[in-house]
Amino acid sequence: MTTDSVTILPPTHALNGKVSPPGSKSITNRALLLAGLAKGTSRLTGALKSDDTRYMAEALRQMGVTVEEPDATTFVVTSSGELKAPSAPLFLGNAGTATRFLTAALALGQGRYVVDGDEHMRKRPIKPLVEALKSLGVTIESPTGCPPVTIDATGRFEKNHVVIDAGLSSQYVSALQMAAACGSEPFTIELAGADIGARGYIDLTMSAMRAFGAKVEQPTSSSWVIQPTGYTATDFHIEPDASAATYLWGAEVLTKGQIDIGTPSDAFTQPDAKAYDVIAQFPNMPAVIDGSQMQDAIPTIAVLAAFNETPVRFVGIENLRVKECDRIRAVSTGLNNIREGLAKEEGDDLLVFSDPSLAGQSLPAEIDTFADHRIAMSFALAGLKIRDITILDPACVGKTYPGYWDALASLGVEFVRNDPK
Ligand SMILES: O=C(O)C1=C[C@@H](OP(=O)(O)O)[C@@H](O)[C@H](O)C1
Ligand SMILES: C=C(OP(=O)(O)O)C(=O)O
Repeated sequence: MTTDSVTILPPTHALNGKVSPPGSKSITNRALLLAGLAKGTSRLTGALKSDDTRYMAEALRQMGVTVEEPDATTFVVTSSGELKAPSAPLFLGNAGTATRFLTAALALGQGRYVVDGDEHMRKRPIKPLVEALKSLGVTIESPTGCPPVTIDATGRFEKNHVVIDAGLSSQYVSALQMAAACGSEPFTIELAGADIGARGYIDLTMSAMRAFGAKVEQPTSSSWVIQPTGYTATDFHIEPDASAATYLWGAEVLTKGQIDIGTPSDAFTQPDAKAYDVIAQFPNMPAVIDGSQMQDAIPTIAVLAAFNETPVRFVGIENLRVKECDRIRAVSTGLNNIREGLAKEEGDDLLVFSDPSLAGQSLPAEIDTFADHRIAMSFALAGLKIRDITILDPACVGKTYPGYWDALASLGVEFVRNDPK
């Protein structure tokens, strides 16, 4: 969709049908990196093809890895096992996974690597990871504490133990874990500071690493030991994206429909699948929802909360402020734009003052998506119940779910595409 904005026409029927969410972004970007670090050919099926995974694939190509795309959901990765220093900076858009994962992996490369992103990524913190790598003797700089990051790698870490504060992003731990298997001795990662939100992403990392032949253990709740096995090329199937599934679960409960997404909620291994249990309680979702272990699902649930029978307070969501945009601010701005007083920020909590009578009203609102796919996709749900909701920059869904608007259309949702002014 290349239009500037899209106005959703609330369907007059329940949304029924079959829609499969695309492959998991988190797992695809882990698998692409691990395949790039493994000598030989790996076939990744069920993969996501979107902005975030294209940036990762393109970066690997720039470093001498062959990445073929025989069909819409497959990557075939052939690598020497080394990521050669590229002749130009690696541009990773706003892909947090690609940016953080590559930063650590390239610290074990040879030569100069520059990891950079777009203006949004250049505001997302990477300093704790850069400091951790510095403590391992790596020559690495990120003058702003955000990308760009310049790494002058010598192929080794000088120490076999690192302490990392992952309060801002669990991706720092995942990045160090995946890199560490390419080191020359057993390596220990120890957590400092606040606990990590979304520990489930660390589990995803460990299971992807094991699939590519690595040995990683978690001796305590805050430490991991990785053996220097390197990676073995393998064929790997990627499950559908649980965060993408949350919009379909949301559309189902809001319209009292039945959407078959092809995967039972308990078959996902990604943390956001936990959102199903909360969404299934709609319109009686709990008064307090802890978002720490399902962060990317919070915009979805927060928009649903506007139609809940009773208000909802979201807690444990402070690092939503450092995602693609400040999501606490973006969600409260969007909801208040629909109806003043619908949401409120209290410190880092988000309060949504539910109002089931919103459904069926015409409340013209232009939703600023702040270039954030999840803001666009979750506010589209409000448009299923309220007339005249317009989503600005609808193409931003391409970060993780390029087929989103087509998926809604396939369920019978109609849109007015507003031409660029
Ligand atoms: O490891 C991952 O795949 C991810 C971890 C989470 O980020 P943080 O660790 O920065 O919270 C999540 O929000 C992101 O979409 C994907
Ligand atoms: C936070 C997200 O992405 P990332 O950190 O991978 O850019 C997301 O997809 O919601």
